[in-house]
Amino acid sequence: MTELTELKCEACQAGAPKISEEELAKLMKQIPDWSLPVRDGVMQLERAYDFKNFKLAWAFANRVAELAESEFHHPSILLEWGKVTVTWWTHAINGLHRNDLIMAAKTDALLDS
Ligand SMILES: C[C@H](O)[C@H](O)[C@H]1CNC2=NC(N)=NC(=O)C2=N1
Repeated sequence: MTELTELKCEACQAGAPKISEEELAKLMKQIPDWSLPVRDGVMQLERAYDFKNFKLAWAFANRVAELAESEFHHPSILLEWGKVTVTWWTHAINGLHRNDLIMAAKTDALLDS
């Protein structure tokens, strides 16, 4: 199975298909620390990262923002003292696209780099 971190986001327009339950279940195995909240009927991918202080959390939030811009696919980023909560979903389809799983895996990979 191709690693999500090796994939690139595809341009995503309204009308693009949401990820299937089957593919979601398969790919979630690569991002086990992420949860799947549903907010206002929109399924999202979410993970909270803990840090020793605000400055380290802030630096990580900046790297997530850089990553998002590089792929032109953008998350919600909540920056708090010692914590960053990242939430991915695809606005254009009000749900999850494979792009969101790719970006979640790439977000995790920032911790190793
Ligand atoms: C205009 C529209 O916002 C852009 O095409 C891109 C930007 N980044 C995006 N990010 C996310 N998460 N979903 C989108 O639908 C999306 N669309």
